[in-house]
Amino acid sequence: MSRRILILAHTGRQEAMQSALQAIELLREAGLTPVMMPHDATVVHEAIHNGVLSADGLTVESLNTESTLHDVELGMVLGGDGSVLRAAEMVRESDLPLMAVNLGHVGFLAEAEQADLDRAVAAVVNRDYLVEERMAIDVKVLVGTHLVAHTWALNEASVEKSNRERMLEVVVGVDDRPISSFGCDGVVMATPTGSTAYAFSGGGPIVWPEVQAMLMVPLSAHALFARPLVVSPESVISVDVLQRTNESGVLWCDGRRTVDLPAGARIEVTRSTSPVKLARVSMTPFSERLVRKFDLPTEGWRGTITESDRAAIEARERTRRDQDNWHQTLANSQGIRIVEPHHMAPRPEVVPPVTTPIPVVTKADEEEIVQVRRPAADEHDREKEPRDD
Ligand SMILES: NC(=O)c1ccc[n+]([C@@H]2O[C@H](COP(=O)([O-])OP(=O)(O)OC[C@H]3O[C@@H](n4cnc5c(N)ncnc54)[C@H](O)[C@@H]3O)[C@@H](O)[C@H]2O)c1
Ligand SMILES: Nc1ncnc2c1ncn2[C@@H]1O[C@H](COP(=O)(O)OP(=O)(O)OP(=O)(O)O)[C@@H](O)[C@H]1O
Repeated sequence: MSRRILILAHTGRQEAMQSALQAIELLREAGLTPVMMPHDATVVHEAIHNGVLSADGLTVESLNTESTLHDVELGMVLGGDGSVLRAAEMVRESDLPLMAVNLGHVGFLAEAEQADLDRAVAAVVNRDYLVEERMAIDVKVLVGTHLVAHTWALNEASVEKSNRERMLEVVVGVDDRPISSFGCDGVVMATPTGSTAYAFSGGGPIVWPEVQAMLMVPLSAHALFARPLVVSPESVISVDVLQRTNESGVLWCDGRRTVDLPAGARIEVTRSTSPVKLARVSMTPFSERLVRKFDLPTEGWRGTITESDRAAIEARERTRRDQDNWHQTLANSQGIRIVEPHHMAPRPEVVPPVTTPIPVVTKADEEEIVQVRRPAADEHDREKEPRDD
């Protein structure tokens, strides 16, 4: 039986689809069978047909009609972190390992960059990869004693306020003991994988992937004690949405799976029994990935590193200096400050939410409103007159 590889490409990105075609070709040449989700295959077919992608055609097996997830050996993801989270959701019912090639912005979960696509495919063909297990969490929503939702997450479960103008009142707990209650924008319950994502933005610690732990990070808590917590993977962590302000909340898992939380809802998080499997080609330490992806300064390090490591660090520092200089030149020349280095490229399929403009009230409008509200002089006198009844 031929070895099957599932190709999961970001179909909103031309580059990702073109790389998917390249990977498919290389796999076929090596005698492997590429498989695609029917929807993804249709999009790629249409893009070829419309001349958006350059290829003679697309020869892949269709998942669920010609093969199932259980017939597939590995999933290759061509996209950014969002694509990995999407792929993990799609293959959740199986224990298929995923190997990601970064065609997104950050690509923290990716194993290879676009330039290494050939090498990544060769590693798949030669079975030259290791499978790393990433802890996932099991997420339950209870209203009273009724289980209203049951889901999971690779990065995090975030309990957030639904009304932007109100705080969410919560009490957080560990192992059926209350820890603290406060008003906040939300609470993030994350895995070590998610520690570099939303939890990181909330001031949580970075946890190395091989550590087994769960994090609880309050977001903008109006409280003197609102420190991030790191708890045992055997614990049950919980957030109760308090009824005292009658504010509802919303639960998001990996920014993909969501459920509304009425006041009084309880969210319980435990370690999942099914981890997510990520296939790794290079054994680059997590420290190095962290430094590279977050572009951390490491000048002055005197530890034991090889000459090639040192050359790579120096090259990275040179690039950073060039970029800094370039940003400075741009900033000086145009009087602007660059604030979003990772998201300068426009994102496909992102439609800004519809907003209603806030009416601007001018001084003249205000005076007019006061005039309308002020009772006319005779009305005022009439109000003062004693009433017959
Ligand atoms: N304020 C925040 O930081 C914030 C807010 C909402 C969601 N998120 C994150 O976005 C994730 C969904 O990702 P998406 O790509 O679909 O949405 P997206 O396109 O809005 O991207 C969110 C950002 O988070 C990064 N990211 C995702 N997982 C990561 C990880 N494990 N380590 C480091 N960075 C990571 C992505 O690279 C991207 O830059 C959620 O799981 C959540 O962690 C972050
Ligand atoms: N094939 C697809 N079809 C539709 N949407 C997709 C597809 N693949 C990914 N997405 C969605 O597109 C969004 C952006 O995904 P992508 O993987 O490019 O992440 P990114 O945010 O651009 O990169 P990074 O996460 O590395 O910064 C995510 O919400 C993801 O779920």
